[in-house]
Amino acid sequence: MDLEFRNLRYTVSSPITKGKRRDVVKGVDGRFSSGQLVAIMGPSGAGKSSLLNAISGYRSAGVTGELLVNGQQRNEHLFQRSSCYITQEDLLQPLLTVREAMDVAARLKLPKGAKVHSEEILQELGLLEHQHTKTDCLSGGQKKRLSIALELVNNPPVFFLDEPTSGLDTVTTVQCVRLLKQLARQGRTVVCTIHQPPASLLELFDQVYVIADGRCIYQGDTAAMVPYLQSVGLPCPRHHNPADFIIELTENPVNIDVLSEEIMNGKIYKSAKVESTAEPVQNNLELKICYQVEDDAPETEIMLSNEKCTYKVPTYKETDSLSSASSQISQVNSSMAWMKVQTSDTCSYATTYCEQFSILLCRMLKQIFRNRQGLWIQLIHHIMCGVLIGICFFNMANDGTQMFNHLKLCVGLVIFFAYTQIMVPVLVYPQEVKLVKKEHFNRWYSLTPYYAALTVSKLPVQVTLNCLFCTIVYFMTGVPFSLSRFIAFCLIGNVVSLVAEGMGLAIGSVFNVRNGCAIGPASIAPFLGLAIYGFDFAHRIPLLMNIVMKTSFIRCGVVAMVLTIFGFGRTPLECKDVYCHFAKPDVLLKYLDIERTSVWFELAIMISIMLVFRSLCFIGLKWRFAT
Ligand SMILES: Nc1ncnc2c1ncn2[C@@H]1O[C@H](COP(=O)(O)OP(=O)(O)OP(=O)(O)O)[C@@H](O)[C@H]1O
Repeated sequence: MDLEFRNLRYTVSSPITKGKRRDVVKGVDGRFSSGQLVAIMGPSGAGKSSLLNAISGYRSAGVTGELLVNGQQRNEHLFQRSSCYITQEDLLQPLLTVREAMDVAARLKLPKGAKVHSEEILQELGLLEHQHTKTDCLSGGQKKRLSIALELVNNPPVFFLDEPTSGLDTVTTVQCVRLLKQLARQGRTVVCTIHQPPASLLELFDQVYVIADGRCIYQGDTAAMVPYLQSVGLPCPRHHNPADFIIELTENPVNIDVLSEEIMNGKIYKSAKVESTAEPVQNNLELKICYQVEDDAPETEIMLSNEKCTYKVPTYKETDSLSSASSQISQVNSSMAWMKVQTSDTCSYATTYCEQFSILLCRMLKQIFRNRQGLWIQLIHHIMCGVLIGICFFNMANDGTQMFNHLKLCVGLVIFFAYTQIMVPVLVYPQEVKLVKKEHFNRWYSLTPYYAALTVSKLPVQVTLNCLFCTIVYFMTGVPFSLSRFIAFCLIGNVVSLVAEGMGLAIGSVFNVRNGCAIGPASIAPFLGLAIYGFDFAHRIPLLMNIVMKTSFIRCGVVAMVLTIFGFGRTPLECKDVYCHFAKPDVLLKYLDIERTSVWFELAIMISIMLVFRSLCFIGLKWRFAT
């Protein structure tokens, strides 16, 4: 697939600049051909990742310009099925082995009955011997290769990689780039951003696209870069790495202007053979380069058609670049013949929504149950808190003199469920969103089955732990046993925890909260405030305020708790004093002004609030993925 972009612009506006818009990529042109390994280079902050995101479609908000595939306007959905994007961060599903991750990818990305080549891919990428290793135990290079392997499962013809070599040592970097070259040689278009590669690495790329200050300052064959710089009067010194040199040139804004004008912001392609231009350009050097490769000569002399250069650049034989430096990555002529590049002519997913749901649910459950440490911590947390609350209010539930302690217990229980469940998604979910965005963008699955699986997968552990906590508290505090009361007690605990979790997910899906510790309690605080104010029933409150207070799920939870403990035909409490005003449960309910509501009504309000939060989370994810 040949990719082309014209007048591509990426504009951002940030709240810091008070909504002022800024062009990060400034109307650049360019084209990347199939079978080529392309490097997008440039100084830090030049706009490399922004350009890659815009070309790949990974970012669409603020992007304008024409994007073409094989000379035709591209259909974004179809293009996404034919391309894949590998992020700079190694986003892999934790707690799965390499083989399991491959199997999940194959089940999601290939239609039923299609031949799966997981083993061959792992073999080719040198991961077969690590197939039973968990993904979080892999080295940086292995993680990068696994990220590529997962996308190779359905063999897309276009690969986008954001800084695939970042964090890798020299040897692993070379291995990684050789692998990419191997993929390109099979007919794929492989485009990656790279940060100032050494000369030996630069030579492995077929094409280079250099960007500085959002503008294209060079586009063309790698071998044509040095002559191009020479042609504009900026000769690369002898023995100087051309990649370093061109980036050093960008320190001077005048050089950026000169180079960008010369290359017409990407309209011109500098070829090592014959130069071609999208639009005819006058006064442009016609570059023709011929190599004189000598076995023993470390350098190549470059000849221009209209002048002879005197400087030399190091030579790397084409065959060398694909050969054996790595024992882990096999030869280009090896068994990868089966890996025919596939194009997709359908926008739909490879599997049905039902299949996606069941595959994702299995994956999530497996990850939850493998997280032994997390499960133990949660179990101990629930038992410890249950026992501590039980000790504080031990056998108090039937004491008619302890009205305020009864209310404290109810508020305490609801706060426990709320805080326990809101913190985890606020802190952890933003990281998962990045991974899901990558998988969703690469058309592994749709958002709906993912979200359904996410909701269902958490239930077994959450419900079990909540019920365990409720049982401990219920029996230690001495609430008189009745099956319906006990069921309602557990139900309220679970619903409050689901509302809080929904709230945490909604926050985590929209914001990449760095200081999540603060935002969790902060988000609960208004609800708590409303709950406390809502209990000042001594005087009647206006209708509007009453409605606002009803939106406090903590208040609903506390009311439902009180109604459960003191309702369900509760007999009068014991009175050890001369007179106990609140010994009769009805008096307490009347005093709190909650005798006209019911547990089921409060539960219904909480379920509605939960649905609102969960819908917000879904909309938040959709919005994040669409931009
Ligand atoms: N969403 C955004 N909001 C505000 N500024 C942005 C946004 N995205 C990118 N930028 C800015 O655009 C510029 C280019 O960013 P980009 O990440 O593309 O650079 P880069 O060339 O990939 O840098 P590096 O090599 O350091 O990763 C930077 O100045 C960055 O701050």
